Amino acid sequence: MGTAVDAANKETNGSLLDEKKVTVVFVLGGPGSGKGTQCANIVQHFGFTHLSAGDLLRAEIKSGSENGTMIQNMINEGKIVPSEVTIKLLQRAMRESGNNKFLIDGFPRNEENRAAFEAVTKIEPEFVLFFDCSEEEMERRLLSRNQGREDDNIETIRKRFKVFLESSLPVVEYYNVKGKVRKIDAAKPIEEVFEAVKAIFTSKDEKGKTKHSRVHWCGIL
Ligand SMILES: Nc1ncnc2c1ncn2[C@@H]1O[C@H](COP(=O)(O)OP(=O)(O)OP(=O)(O)O)[C@@H](O)[C@H]1O
Ligand SMILES: Nc1ccn([C@H]2C[C@H](O)[C@@H](COP(=O)(O)O)O2)c(=O)n1
Repeated sequence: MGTAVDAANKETNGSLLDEKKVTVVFVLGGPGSGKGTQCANIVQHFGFTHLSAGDLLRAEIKSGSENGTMIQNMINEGKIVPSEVTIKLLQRAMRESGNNKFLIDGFPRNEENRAAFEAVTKIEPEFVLFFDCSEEEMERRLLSRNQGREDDNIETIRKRFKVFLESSLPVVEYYNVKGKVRKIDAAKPIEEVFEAVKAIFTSKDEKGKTKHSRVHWCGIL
């Protein structure tokens, strides 16, 4: 049986967007920390294309794809869909966007996502925007989100929190060791959070590269 990397390479015939310089920012944080809300603001101000892995998976279910039932079951259990599926959707969306600057929201969610994405696309993120928020606040937000998401019920929310702590935070830590994590206090009001986000997107070093520094954990850890 082939790996996620084999399958995605077969689909795209090699690495993604070969000739273009592609900038990727991963947007991570617990369920309900405000990733999608802030990505919409970043798109307006900084010209990125926002790709939410969760939205792409939900669209795949709606499209009647052969993977739809499997994806639906995994989402209802708060589990992470195999990388092969999610990376194909991300690659397709990246190609179709015509852009070369991407906010990839809710991905990589675990070590398998991370390693497979880097192996397939050869893309390293410019940095990782990490929204730090307490579980109590995230739970409050999810329970009042009101977007008709089947997984916004208390039972699934608790499963999503567990997967976030066990599988997604280690990915954040992986990038933290590389000095790539930019942590935001996401418990503040939306406008204040965006002020902090803007400061990160406009902060450059003397070579014009976005500045990175290691962060020290607090909040949920
Ligand atoms: N800073 C904030 N303060 C209060 N409410 C917020 C804040 N940011 C987002 N919200 C609200 O919280 C809910 C969850 O936000 P959002 O959908 O952006 O989170 P998310 O991290 O993308 O969640 P998920 O990972 O589940 O998709 C939404 O109803 C949103 O309006
Ligand atoms: N990389 C990903 C991202 C999302 N999913 C699944 C599992 C999540 O609970 C669900 C909803 O994601 P969200 O919209 O909250 O970011 O989608 C996944 O399997 N892999």
